[in-house]
Amino acid sequence: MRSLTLRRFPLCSFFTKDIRRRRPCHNFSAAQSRQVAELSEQEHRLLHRLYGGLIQGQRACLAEAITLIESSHGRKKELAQVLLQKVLSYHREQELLNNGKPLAFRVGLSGPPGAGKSTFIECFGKMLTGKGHRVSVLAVDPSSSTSGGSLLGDKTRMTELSKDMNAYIRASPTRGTLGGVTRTTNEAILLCEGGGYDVVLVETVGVGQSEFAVADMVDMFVLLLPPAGGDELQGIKRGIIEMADLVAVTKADGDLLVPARRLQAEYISAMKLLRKRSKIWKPEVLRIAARYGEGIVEMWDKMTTFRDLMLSSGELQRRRSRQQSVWMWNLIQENVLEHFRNHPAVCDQIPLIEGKVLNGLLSPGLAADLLLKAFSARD
Ligand SMILES: Nc1nc2c(ncn2[C@@H]2O[C@H](COP(=O)(O)OP(=O)(O)OP(=O)(O)O)[C@@H](O)[C@H]2O)c(=O)[nH]1
Repeated sequence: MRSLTLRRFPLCSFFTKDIRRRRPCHNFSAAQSRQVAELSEQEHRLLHRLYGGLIQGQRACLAEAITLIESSHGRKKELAQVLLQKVLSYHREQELLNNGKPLAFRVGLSGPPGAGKSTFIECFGKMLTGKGHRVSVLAVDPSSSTSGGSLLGDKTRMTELSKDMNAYIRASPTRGTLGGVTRTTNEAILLCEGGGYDVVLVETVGVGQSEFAVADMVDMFVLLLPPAGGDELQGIKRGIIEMADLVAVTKADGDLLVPARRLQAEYISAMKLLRKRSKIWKPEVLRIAARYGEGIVEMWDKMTTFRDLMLSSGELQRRRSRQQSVWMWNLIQENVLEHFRNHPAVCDQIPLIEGKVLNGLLSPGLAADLLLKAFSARD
C-alpha cells in the first residue's frame, strides 16, 4: 500500500467523459483497467493536471508528460499509458471535428552531422511560427547513448526558436535501445499534437539506424545534404535516400553555390533510378541557404503540396496506419527478444552455444534450434 494513498479511484473515472461519448473508449478503459491498478488520489490529480495543462497548450505540462512517458519506473510507465490513452481519445475527438483530417503534419528531418539541420530548423521554425503555426521539434539521437552527450536537441543550437512561445524543442532520452527511443518519440509526437502543435519536426542524425525508425513515424521524410560533403555523403545509405520524400541541398550560397547546384543535379538523376516510395509523389531535390533564409518558404510550399496530395489520395492516412502496425510489431519483436535473452532457461546457455558457433563447432541453425527448444521447454 502506498502511504500517501487516501482514496482510490477506479481507472475508468479518468475516462468518464469518454465513456459517455463513445463506446470504443469505454471498451478501452475496461481493457486497460485489467492491466493498470486503480489510481490513487495523488495519481489521479497528477494525470488530471497534466492532461488539462497539456490540451490547454502549457509547455511545462507537455514537458512533464514527455518525462513521464520516458520514465523507466514501472508505475510511472503505467500512468504514462493512461495519460496517453486519454490524449489519444482527445485526438480522435479533435480529428472528427476536423473532418477526419490529422491534427498535425509530422515531418522527419535527417542529414549527416554538420549538414545544417539546426540552422534550417531555426529558420524554418521561425518562418512557421510567424505564419501562426505551433511547432515542436523532437530530436532523436541514439548516438548519444554511447557518447554520453546529446548531439541533437541541445537548445543552444536553436537559440531563437527555443525562446519562441509557439515552439517547443525536446531531445530524446540519451539512453536505451533504438526501439525504446522509437517508442518514446512516437508517444512524444502524440503528446505534442495533443498540446496543439500542428507541425511536429522529428530530427535525427543521418548515421546508424535512427533515420529508418524516424522515417517510419512521420508523414514526410526530408533529407538535408551539405554541398561539399564528399566523405559525409559516403556514409548515407542508399536505403535512406529511397525513404526521402524531399531532398534539400543546404548552404547553397557564396562559394558553395556551385557545388550545391552540382549535387542537386546529381541527386535529381540518381533519384530517378531509385525505388518509388509513393504512388503519387515524385521526390524532389531543392537548394536552400538557411543562413540567409533562402529557399525556406519554397520548401514549405513543396511540403504542403505533398501533404495535400497525400491527404486527398488517402495515402497519408494509409501510411499512418501502416506505421502503427510496424510500431506494434517492432515493440513486440524487441520485447520478445529481451524476454528470450534474459530467461533463466536460456541465458546461461547463450555464451556457451554462441561460442561454439563462433568456433565453427555448431551451425547457427542448430544453435538457434537448441536455444529455442530450451526456451519452449522452460515451464
Ligand atoms: N554558408 C552557409 N553555412 C551554413 C548554412 N547553414 C548552416 N551553415 C553552417 O554549417 C555549419 C553546420 O550547421 P548546423 O546547422 O550546426 O548543422 P547541423 O546539421 O545541425 O550539425 P550537427 O549539430 O553537427 O548535427 C555551421 O557552421 C553553420 O553556420 C547556410 O545556409 N549557408
